[in-house]
Amino acid sequence: MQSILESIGDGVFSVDKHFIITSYNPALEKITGYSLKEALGKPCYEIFKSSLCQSECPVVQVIKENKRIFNKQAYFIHKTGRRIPVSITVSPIKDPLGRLIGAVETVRDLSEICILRKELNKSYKLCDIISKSPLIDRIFKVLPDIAESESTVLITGESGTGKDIFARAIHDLSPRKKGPFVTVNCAAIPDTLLESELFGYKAGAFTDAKKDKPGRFALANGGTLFLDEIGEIPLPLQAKLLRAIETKEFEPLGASKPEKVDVRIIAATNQDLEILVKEGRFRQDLYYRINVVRIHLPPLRERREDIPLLAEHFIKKFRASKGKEIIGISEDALKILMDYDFPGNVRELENIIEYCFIVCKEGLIYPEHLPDYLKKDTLIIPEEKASFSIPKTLQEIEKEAILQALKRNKWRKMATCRELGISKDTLRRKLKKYGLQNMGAK
Ligand SMILES: Nc1ncnc2c1ncn2[C@@H]1O[C@H](COP(=O)(O)OP(=O)(O)OP(=O)(O)O)[C@@H](O)[C@H]1O
Repeated sequence: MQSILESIGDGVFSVDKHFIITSYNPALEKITGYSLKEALGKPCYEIFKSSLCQSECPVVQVIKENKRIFNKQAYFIHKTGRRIPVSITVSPIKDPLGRLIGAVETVRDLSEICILRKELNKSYKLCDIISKSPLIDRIFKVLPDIAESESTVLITGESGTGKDIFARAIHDLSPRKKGPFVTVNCAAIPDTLLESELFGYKAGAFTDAKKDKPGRFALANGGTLFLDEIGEIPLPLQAKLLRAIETKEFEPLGASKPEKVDVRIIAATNQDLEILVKEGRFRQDLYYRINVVRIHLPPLRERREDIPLLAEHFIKKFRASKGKEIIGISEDALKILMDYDFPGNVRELENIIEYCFIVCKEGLIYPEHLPDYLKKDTLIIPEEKASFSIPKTLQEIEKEAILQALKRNKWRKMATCRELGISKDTLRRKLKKYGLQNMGAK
């Protein structure tokens, strides 16, 4: 018996009816820091200083009730003052006549399990951003310092990678957090309206201008102005934007003098601005002015470790908003997501989970609840198959042509427009018409 007690990894000790330690194995020396010599003959509460000693001592319960206690979680205080999480099991000891003479307790050190559990449950969260990718962690580490500074920030990354929530996080972590956070999606506003949207206008500036209308620059005063899809700003307006950023002054349409403004600029783009500069479609001076601090968000396919985490996050989000008891995703369904390339990035994953909430009733999300295009690539219809398929309406053909062009151009709207030979406004209208706004592109 002695050899067994000396060789096992769990701690084992026994006490008599007065809680005096009568045996104590070597594993316990490691767990508590007290040697056999120090422990023997002492009351157990002096050596273990367990979280249970004062209120619900399991040895007292065992002696009183004469039955075993299994795997009770507690912590001991190590000789050095460290808290050691443990799981304990206590059994009564009886003499040959069946009379209770004490108790034996086995102790399992849970320190390593607790560290692993903490690691697994680590929230990987900054503001509303969820990620466990080392690539994003590098950004998390510098984001508070970037936020603290007043520098202009340029966030780059494919559509749906999270540029918007990173911009918001920078604002929320900055000294301007109590001020407004104003977004302008430069691609969503027709070119002709963008100037008045940014800088506002004065009554009488044009026929319909009945009264003054403040622009987004003025609305963002004291806060942050987020210029999303900045690559879409037409060239003539780029010069005015540059002047507003540099001088912190702007002129509303029809105004006779400039207005002062205190805004911090964050810009974002899913285009390669350097190429646009080379092609003469983006002013070099404006590019240098906004490219002071650069944050590049990698596409989801380059941080696949985020897929399960984000899927769970969106399941929680939709469970709360849609009130459906969907508790998670099955391994098979997750495997399909892990194998998919997500051209629409995190937004596409969010849309997929939202779709699953329509199809799945409750419990786990299984492969049959996922959209079909994930299981077989139905998005692109091979030409030979398409030519034998049932005749389609013109509208269906147009929708397919747009989808294919978007996919070929990695959901970049400008490139798609160029390939299809249509304007930005036309593409926007058609995406809306066919309900495709959320398919990878806004
Ligand atoms: N790391 C993340 N954690 C939690 N939610 C995320 C994360 N990244 C993106 N999202 C969510 O995904 C969706 C798309 O993100 P967002 O709008 O920020 O992308 P974007 O890069 O700005 O897209 P676009 O270029 O099309 O404007 C949003 O609902 C956002 O909240």
